[in-house]
Amino acid sequence: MTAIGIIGSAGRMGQAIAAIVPDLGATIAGAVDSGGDRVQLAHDADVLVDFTAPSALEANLAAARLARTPIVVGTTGLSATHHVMIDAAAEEVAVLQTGTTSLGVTLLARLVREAAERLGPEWDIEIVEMHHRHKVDAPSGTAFLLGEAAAAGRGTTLADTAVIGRAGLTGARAEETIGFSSLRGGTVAGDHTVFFAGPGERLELAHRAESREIFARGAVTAALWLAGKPAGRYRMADVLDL
Ligand SMILES: NC(=O)C1=CN([C@@H]2O[C@H](COP(=O)(O)OP(=O)(O)OC[C@H]3O[C@@H](n4cnc5c(N)ncnc54)[C@H](OP(=O)(O)O)[C@@H]3O)[C@@H](O)[C@H]2O)C=CC1
Ligand SMILES: O=C(O)C1=N[C@H](C(=O)O)C[C@H](O)C1
Repeated sequence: MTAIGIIGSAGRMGQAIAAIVPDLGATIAGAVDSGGDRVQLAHDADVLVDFTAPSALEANLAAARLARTPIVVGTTGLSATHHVMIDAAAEEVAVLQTGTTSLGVTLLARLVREAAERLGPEWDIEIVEMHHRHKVDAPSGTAFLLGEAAAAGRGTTLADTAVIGRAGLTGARAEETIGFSSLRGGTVAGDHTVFFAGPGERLELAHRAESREIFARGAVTAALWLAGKPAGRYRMADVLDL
């Protein structure tokens, strides 16, 4: 049986993952939060899952590298520097980084890429997301993932096109930009809509997570898939063969 080490165990996702592990035929090797011994955990586990905070990433990757234990990084709010750290770790150990572990969102990203590819630049792309009042990062990791899919469909990158929030005298919308808006409130598990606003018509591709359980189930599915994989950087689309 695959033994999963949970980093961020007392958090909302850590608790949801711990609850679902037995249902998916795995066991829990151990669990840590801030101050816990993640190197020992990495030695004890077949695979690690990290749902913590960006500031924890460096130490989490270091533990995975030391023990040569694959790691699923679900933490969001990552910067370009964090992605460089992930690339470096992936040269020595299997790392799956994803802004979402949802099957539905992973498929949505494909649809968004195709829509962006087929619709011309006169179709403006705007991404709106809503999450619970406790979420600390914005836009969500999923919004960025969907934005990257849209940008790839257009043959560009988010670095060149993203506009995050608007206020005041913004001027008219710049062509080929991809806009992001974030709403926070209540207990919303995760809603995302990608708008394609064209001349005289509008296409909306949306996903609604009804509970955190879907992310936990996806995280454990990803961990079971990643355990035993060779060094490299993987995505949720690899797990789901999408
Ligand atoms: N990819 C996906 O599908 C999903 C990703 N997420 C992301 O997962 C992350 C966690 O979300 P959520 O569970 O709601 O957040 P919570 O704030 O509920 O939990 C975060 C947990 O991480 C722990 N933690 C913080 N810093 C460290 C550290 N340096 N080392 C070890 N543990 C640490 C906290 O423990 P302590 O209190 O001791 O600091 C806490 O237990 C967020 O980035 C969120 O966006 C969430 C849902 C789905
Ligand atoms: O913090 C959350 O809760 C979630 N975070 C992820 C994100 O930033 O996209 C995934 C999911 O939407 C829930």
